[in-house]
Amino acid sequence: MITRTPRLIAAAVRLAHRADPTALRQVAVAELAGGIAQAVGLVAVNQVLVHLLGSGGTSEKLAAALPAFAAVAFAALIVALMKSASTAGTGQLEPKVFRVATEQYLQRVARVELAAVEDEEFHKLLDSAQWGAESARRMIKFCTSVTASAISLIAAAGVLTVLHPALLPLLALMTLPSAWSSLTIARRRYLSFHTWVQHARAGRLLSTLLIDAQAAPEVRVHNIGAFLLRHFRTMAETGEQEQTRLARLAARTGLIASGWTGLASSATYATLGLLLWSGTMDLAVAGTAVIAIRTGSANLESLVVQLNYLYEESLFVADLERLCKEADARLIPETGKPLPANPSAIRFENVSFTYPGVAERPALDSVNVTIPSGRIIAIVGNNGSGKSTLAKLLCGLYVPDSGRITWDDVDAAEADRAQLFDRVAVVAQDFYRWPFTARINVAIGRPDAPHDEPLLDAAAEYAGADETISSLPRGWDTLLARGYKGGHQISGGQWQRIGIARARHRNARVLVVDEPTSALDAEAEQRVFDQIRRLAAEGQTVVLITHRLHSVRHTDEIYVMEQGRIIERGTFDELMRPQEGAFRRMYLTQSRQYHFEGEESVSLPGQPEQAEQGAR
Ligand SMILES: Nc1ncnc2c1ncn2[C@@H]1O[C@H](COP(=O)(O)OP(=O)(O)OP(=O)(O)O)[C@@H](O)[C@H]1O
Repeated sequence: MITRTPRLIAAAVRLAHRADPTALRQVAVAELAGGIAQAVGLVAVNQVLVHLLGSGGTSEKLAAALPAFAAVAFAALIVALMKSASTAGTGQLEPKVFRVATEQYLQRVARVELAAVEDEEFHKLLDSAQWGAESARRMIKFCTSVTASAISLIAAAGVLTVLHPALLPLLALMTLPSAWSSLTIARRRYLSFHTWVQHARAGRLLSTLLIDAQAAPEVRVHNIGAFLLRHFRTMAETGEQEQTRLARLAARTGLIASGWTGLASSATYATLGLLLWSGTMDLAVAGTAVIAIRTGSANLESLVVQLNYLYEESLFVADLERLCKEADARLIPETGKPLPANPSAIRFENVSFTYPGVAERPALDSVNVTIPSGRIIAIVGNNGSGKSTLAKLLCGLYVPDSGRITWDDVDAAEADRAQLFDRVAVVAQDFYRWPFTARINVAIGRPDAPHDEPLLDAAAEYAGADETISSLPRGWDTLLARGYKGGHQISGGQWQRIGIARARHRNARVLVVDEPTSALDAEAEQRVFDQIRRLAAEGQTVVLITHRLHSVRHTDEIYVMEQGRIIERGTFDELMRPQEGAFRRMYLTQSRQYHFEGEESVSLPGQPEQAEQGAR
């Protein structure tokens, strides 16, 4: 701890300097001046005692001690004023340091690769590092206290050394046991926190599920409340056991330390008595020595306690620093080759990809796909076959493990990622429902562009969200977050229209739509597919991922995926022609569900009317 402390204080000072240099200077000056005043006060106390315990009449002795008395009072006044100036400065610094430390990691975490966010180890670090910002805030107070105690201690130790050199080591001896005990307890607490951090997170998750508005209907209808509570209690009880274990250990360590402190104090006072008895020290000096020992040991005790707190907090700040370092290593690169503005095609060439930490088969396995500009490409396949993964790689959210994705001749892995993100718009299956107004929910597709009303209206109309917007109590300015004042809840399908409007508003070269109509009514669904077709006619490239196979009839090419591989590709007619194709099998299975009694059975290309009937 002793070797780390200067580094810790330096880190806290650097943070504080970034947050508010003026307040930092105020605290530093106040602490230094307060410490000096305290030393002067102690020397003045010695003078008072020398005069009072010297020879002569009481009134003479009092008169002689008067200037020293005045010095004690003046020093006390300065100490009080400086303490108050330091408290004001620290209070000003603390919230600013918290903000700077929080921004420091939030800024980075928002820019790391998606793979890092999903990485279990990175998340664990994120969990514990989040405490770091609060710890950095608290460190300011402890740093101030440590500095104050250290200066006071130096003053007391200086006075003691002048009085008698043997007293200083005895003072240190008195405080060492409590230093050892505090450090041991802090270290144990920190290690326990790290071992239990995931457990505590899971416990918090259970308790938030019980009050979560989205989970509320199921919690009631399926009577999940009791189940969640039971697990919450079990987890909390395990946590309590750990706390009890720590408390027992702390009590034992504290008791051992108190024993040693008692022995050291006895030795100190015995030495003082011996010095007095042998006549080596006179009474006035012994009186000052007692005061200096008491002040010094109080300062040393406080120094140790504050250092210990500082150390404990610094472990969390160190986690925060580790997180920032780790995030820096996993940041999305900010430079790269420029991407062609209008590529003639985007190609997946033998692309393989496995999610980090997943040992089983790859999510994409030697995938070859060509997406010509201005065409609609459909990706179909069973659940878990890799469609969404392919879309995420196309958007630049992951980088292939092998193979490459090219925009004409530029490898996307080497391209300027900001440009790549700029070129794509996504309606993901699990697109985010921002707890903001309807306006922001659409405009956030281009967060830096001005919120131009006609453009927003056009995007809403495109997605069929215009009716939803006009039916909202405050139109575009309705807050789409239930549970807040003025908040409003819209249906899943209405959200989906908002999501499509957002992607439309983004107006990117490539539009990736992942199951865009799953929550839409039949008419809205038809309208979305018509709009998508119109977009392609206007030159926009569309990648359509869907399970609604009738909607891919008019796409330019269909890729069929199975277990991360492309198993078929071709136009609708080409894929329906062979008797044993996977697409044909899926299509017929789906179309049979729409077959009603008395209707002719579904037929194949070459008999278009009946096939249409079946698909409908
Ligand atoms: N973030 C992730 N981390 C780890 N594995 C994932 C992740 N996302 C998907 N997978 C796995 O990758 C495989 C492909 O998933 P993907 O979401 O691409 O399938 P999909 O074809 O889009 O499925 P669906 O039709 O159900 O949407 C699955 O085995 C899935 O479990």
